[in-house]
Amino acid sequence: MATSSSTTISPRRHESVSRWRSGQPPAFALLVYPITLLVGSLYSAISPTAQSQQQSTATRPGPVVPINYFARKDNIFNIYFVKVGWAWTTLAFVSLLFTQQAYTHSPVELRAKRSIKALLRYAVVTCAWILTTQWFFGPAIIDRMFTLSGGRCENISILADSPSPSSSAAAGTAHKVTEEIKTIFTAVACKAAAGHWKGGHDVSGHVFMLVLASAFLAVEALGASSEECKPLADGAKEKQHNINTMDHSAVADIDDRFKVWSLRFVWGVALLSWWMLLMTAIWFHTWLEKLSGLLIAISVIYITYYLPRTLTSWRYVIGIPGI
Ligand SMILES: CCCCCCCC/C=C\CCCCCCCC(=O)SCCNC(=O)CCNC(=O)[C@H](O)C(C)(C)COP(=O)(O)O
Ligand SMILES: Nc1ncnc2c1ncn2[C@@H]1O[C@H](COP(=O)(O)O)[C@@H](OP(=O)(O)O)[C@H]1O
Repeated sequence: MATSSSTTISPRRHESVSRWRSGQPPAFALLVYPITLLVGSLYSAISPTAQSQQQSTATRPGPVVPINYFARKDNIFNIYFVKVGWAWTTLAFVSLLFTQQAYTHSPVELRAKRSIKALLRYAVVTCAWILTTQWFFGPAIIDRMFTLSGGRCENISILADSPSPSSSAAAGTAHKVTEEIKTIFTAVACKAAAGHWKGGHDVSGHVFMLVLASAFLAVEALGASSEECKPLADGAKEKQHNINTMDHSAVADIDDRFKVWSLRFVWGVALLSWWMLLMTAIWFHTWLEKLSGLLIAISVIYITYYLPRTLTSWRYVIGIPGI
């Protein structure tokens, strides 16, 4: 027997639905990331293909030919998408700014306010990306975490190739230089010197960047295309129909096409990021290294998009997408 309680929506569910409508995904939506990492790690633990890949990496010396295309570091998506991932993220974000109603068809003051706040959010996530993976007043945060946890650059070819010192003073200097190089090296510099980045906690830069980029684009796209921005859009369309001139409807048509294609592009970048995250979860790193990459990215997303919902002073500065 159907009861009225089965058809009424609870206040919590109602709040959650209206949050989605206004372009603000609830915090539980972020669960998609730990679930993805969990599924990937489980698959790598139980799949015979992933198992044999790990065994050959551990037992055979030298480079191993990967069994799966996505287990190759030189796979086309890794080289042209992830390795230049922030450029794709920036391009996708800029396309939102130039095409979505929230930024193009609202009253001038509102448009300026929304655009500046969106740029500020971009600045926050970009700074987080730079500090974590590229430069933190020297080596990036993930490189510093690696060396602080006991990691170092081993088997550096430039040191092995250097002539053996003849005097004890030269030996002392060479030893000092070796130690300095071992401690100040970044992962990139270590690999460039054909060394092995070994021994420490190697936070996954891929997990960090892919989670940060996809969550950033998803929340920005939901906000920019939310219901709250739509009444203006519908109003603008109606006005254009009323004017009924060929020129105006042609312009509106082009606008609409850019709007749709920009959203497709943004969701495409976000989805490909999610797919590469799954591939990283299956083929690379230990689960703890993936977890630490995830935690840093989720903290940045929380500070940029969830904290402003409760902290008014922060919301005043950074805003909320689509509002
Ligand atoms: C009113 C406010 C105005 C704000 C204006 C914004 C201010 C932002 C602050 C500074 C600006 C910096 C410039 C931003 C550059 C944007 C363009 C680019 O992104 S070009 C760089 C392309 N490179 C990448 O995308 C590299 C991505 N790859 C990585 O980060 C790493 O390879 C990895 C972390 C994915 C993996 O590491 P690996 O060691 O395994 O390779
Ligand atoms: N999804 C993926 N596809 C291909 N290679 C990946 C990958 N995820 C991680 N890697 C590779 O695994 C290594 C560690 O990545 P990270 O620490 O950024 O997570 C990097 O190797 P290289 O630095 O030799 O290219 C990176 O390219």
